[in-house]
Amino acid sequence: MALNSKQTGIHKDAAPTYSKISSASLSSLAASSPLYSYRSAKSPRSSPALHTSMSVSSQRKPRTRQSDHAIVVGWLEAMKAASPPRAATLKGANFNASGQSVEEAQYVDWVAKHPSALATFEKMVEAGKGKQLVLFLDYDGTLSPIVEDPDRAFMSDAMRTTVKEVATHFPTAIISGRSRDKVYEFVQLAELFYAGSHGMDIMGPAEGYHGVKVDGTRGMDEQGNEIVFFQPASEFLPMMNEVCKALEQRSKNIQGAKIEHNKYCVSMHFRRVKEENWQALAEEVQKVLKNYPKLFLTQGRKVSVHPEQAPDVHSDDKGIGTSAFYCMGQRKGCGISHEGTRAGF
Ligand SMILES: O=P(O)(O)OC[C@H]1O[C@H](O[C@H]2O[C@H](CO)[C@@H](O)[C@H](O)[C@H]2O)[C@H](O)[C@@H](O)[C@@H]1O
Repeated sequence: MALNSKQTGIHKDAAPTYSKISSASLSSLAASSPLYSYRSAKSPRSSPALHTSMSVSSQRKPRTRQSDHAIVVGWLEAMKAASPPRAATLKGANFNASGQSVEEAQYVDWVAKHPSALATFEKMVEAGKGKQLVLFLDYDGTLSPIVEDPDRAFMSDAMRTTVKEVATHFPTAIISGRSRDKVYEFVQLAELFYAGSHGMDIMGPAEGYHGVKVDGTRGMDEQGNEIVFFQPASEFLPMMNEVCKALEQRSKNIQGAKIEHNKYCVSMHFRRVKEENWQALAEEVQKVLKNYPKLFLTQGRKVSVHPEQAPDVHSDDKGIGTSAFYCMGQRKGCGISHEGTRAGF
């Protein structure tokens, strides 16, 4: 379904098409090592998805009735599956006829379905001809390395310079599960579009950029730049504040548990929690979640869904990058998604 600007919060005036952009600028993006550098950190094989995130949800898909225990076990299994293979797992692995472990085969299959944008660069250039290209970037694990403390996931100056340069050629957006403010604090580039809280908090420069604008409320950011923002889930903020407090209370005795308030979603970080305590923590999260039927829980790389008032973001296993294309009304382009440098044609 193609979405209109009311649904997405973003619209296009007269954005440049590929023909107006030199292919040299695309090549320089490909050659730009900083954008490439954290690719492996987010692949399903090497990226531990050690957080769980709660977002506001639409009620369109009724939850299946499961016992709390079954729900918690399901989360834990999904988190473990998204974590790096451990020696113990590999030791007991089953191998197929080609001598590949099941996990290895799954990885190869995943890579085939999500080709590297750099390895298929010529195809990307070809596919982009005559089209407007919009660049969507994830933050964690793409622009910054994955680190233990989410508050210290800093972007290097080299990366900032590269993104700034790329943004002179294409409208560029950063989409993250984090709060928009936090991503902006890390990135500090006023010319970009930012979609925080998995797209529930979108902001862009008031005058637009490369003909792309955000439809929404005009305002000023903390640096005094004129901006337009679109916050379709703003009425849920009091609920998210309440949930954050409840989670803090429930997890305070579990060493290593960390809550991150991402404005319209909340992340519970498991990374520093001993694995033997994961179940206890997941049970505490489930106790809180039960009181909020409008909230939806995702693990690791899953894209969250939104309240009925919010944009109908396309959510599938291809991740945020794909959703971003839908957000732009299916004007397909070159995407560097949260899975790393992956092509979208
Ligand atoms: O959906 P995303 O934009 O990919 O955001 C997912 C989460 O990213 C951040 O957590 C991840 O990076 C942290 C810093 O490197 C790391 O400590 C954590 O284990 C990772 O899961 C962010 O802190 C979360 O709020 C996001 O939900």
